[in-house]
Amino acid sequence: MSENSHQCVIIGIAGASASGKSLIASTVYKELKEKVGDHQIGVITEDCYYSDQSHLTMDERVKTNYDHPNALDHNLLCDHLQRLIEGKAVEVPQYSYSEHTRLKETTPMTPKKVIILEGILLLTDPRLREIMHASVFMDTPLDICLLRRLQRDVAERGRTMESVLVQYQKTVRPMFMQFIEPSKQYADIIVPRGGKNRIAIDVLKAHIAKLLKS
Ligand SMILES: Nc1ncnc2c1ncn2[C@@H]1O[C@H](COP(=O)(O)OP(=O)(O)O)[C@@H](O)[C@H]1O
Ligand SMILES: Nc1ccn([C@@H]2O[C@H](COP(=O)(O)O)[C@@H](O)[C@H]2O)c(=O)n1
Repeated sequence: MSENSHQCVIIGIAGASASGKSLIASTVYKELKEKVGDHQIGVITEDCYYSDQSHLTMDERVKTNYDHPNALDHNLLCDHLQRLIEGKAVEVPQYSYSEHTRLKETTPMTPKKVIILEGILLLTDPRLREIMHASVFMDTPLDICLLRRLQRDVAERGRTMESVLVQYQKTVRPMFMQFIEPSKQYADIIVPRGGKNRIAIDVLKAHIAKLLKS
């Protein structure tokens, strides 16, 4: 890195639930790690910053609208990103989808040259948009997202098929229309088809490499 190069490049990846954000983030992470060094790149998932709900009963937690910006603690996320930019380590919260709240454990994160941020509502927050050096919107068709979410949430997040479908109609789709889809206008790169789009992965890797040098 030259003296003027960015000390910490932050790339945001937004889009609908199950649009492929995690997949593309982990692919770029794995492939860039070899170039910038194992300890110089990290991924932060917005989901880790869902608000703590340990003070609520399980019945109350189930009723939360997890697709509304108010469900997330973006203050803490912004604070953590600012600390990482300043070269300080942070403790990233761990989140349980089955308990609908934070775990007691946290994951330590040291400052990085590259941070890939991924989450549904990232581009709705002007503070996060300001902090990002580039942003991506995963533009996967909603019917494909629903199919993938159904499979993933039943297999990995302790959901029943019925609960996924009820939640989808009640909050996931309406909040996508109200908040997530309109935030697409703020993205620098729109990625069609999902997390395996090879050209999009290569474009992102090349752009990050350029930012690190500029
Ligand atoms: N292009 C793709 N082709 C096939 N499966 C995909 C593709 N993109 C994502 N998936 C799968 O769809 C599911 C949801 O993707 P994920 O990356 O977890 O979405 P998100 O992080 O946006 O919620 C995962 O099981 C993932 O492996
Ligand atoms: N307790 C929770 C918290 C979040 N969700 C859903 O997760 C989705 C966001 O995560 P992705 O990995 O799918 O982007 C979001 O659509 C929430 O509905 C949940 O079901 N329960």
